[in-house]
Amino acid sequence: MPLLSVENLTKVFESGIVRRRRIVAVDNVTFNINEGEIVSLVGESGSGKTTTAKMILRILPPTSGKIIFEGKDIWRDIRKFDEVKNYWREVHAVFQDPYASYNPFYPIDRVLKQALKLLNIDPNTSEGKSLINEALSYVGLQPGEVLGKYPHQLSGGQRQRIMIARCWLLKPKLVLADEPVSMVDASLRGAIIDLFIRMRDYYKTSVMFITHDLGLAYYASDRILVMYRGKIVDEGTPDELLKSPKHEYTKQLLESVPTLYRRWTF
Ligand SMILES: Nc1ncnc2c1ncn2[C@@H]1O[C@H](COP(=O)(O)OP(=O)(O)OP(=O)(O)O)[C@@H](O)[C@H]1O
Repeated sequence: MPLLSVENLTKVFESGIVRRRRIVAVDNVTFNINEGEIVSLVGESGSGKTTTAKMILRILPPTSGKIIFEGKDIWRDIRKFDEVKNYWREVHAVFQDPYASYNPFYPIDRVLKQALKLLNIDPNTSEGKSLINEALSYVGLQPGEVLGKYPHQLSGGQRQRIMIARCWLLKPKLVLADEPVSMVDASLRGAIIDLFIRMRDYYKTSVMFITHDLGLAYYASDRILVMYRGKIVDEGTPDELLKSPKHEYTKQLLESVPTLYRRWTF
């Protein structure tokens, strides 16, 4: 059984009172993610990637279709606050702009302490403190260099690493990473993507990268889904897509292939 099954998922946005406007943001999308698999959802801006991710995260209800996680229909079977909270421990998001994920009025320690509280571990005990230190060392940060600092006192790369440290503490079964390195310096991108790959290797975490960057998808994924105007138009391993793209849009994306290796080899 796959970890996540998305079945005929559709999201229609309607706006306007006199003249109704319908936008079919996600159009009958079906795919699976297996345990320990890294899947990238690749597409241009407006193709429906983030809308798909929000429905999987259970923050935006679908118009129709189903999302099954570990056998449960997340919009039908997960309803109580505690069940939703549990779901967010299992399915965790890392967003594009880590700055937006922090409260600017609190030191960054807070996001790590909150993760421990979700696990019912007191962050002020020696167990809590050593877990925070372990998480920071996992992402290559020295506790002394970041703890007690406010978000604006850290670099974009450090903020993103702390979000991954939070993920490491929670050890979710699925991480949804929406443009996780688009705000990070090119020299750090590979290192940050490798942290997700290591989580997959050590803990069998499944990862879904949501990106417009085929280079990232090619470098990091077991499987790539190509999304175009709300539909999945192509699917395969990176090499399958490279060798035999089916859809015209995938072919266009692949025209950037000469740069793939250069950008993601380091
Ligand atoms: N809340 C909303 N109300 C109305 N339309 C929306 C809403 N959210 C998204 N859309 C529309 O749905 C379509 C898909 O948007 P979505 O954000 O999912 O695309 P995306 O592929 O993630 O793009 P990007 O890479 O720019 O984030 C777009 O046409 C967008 O304008």
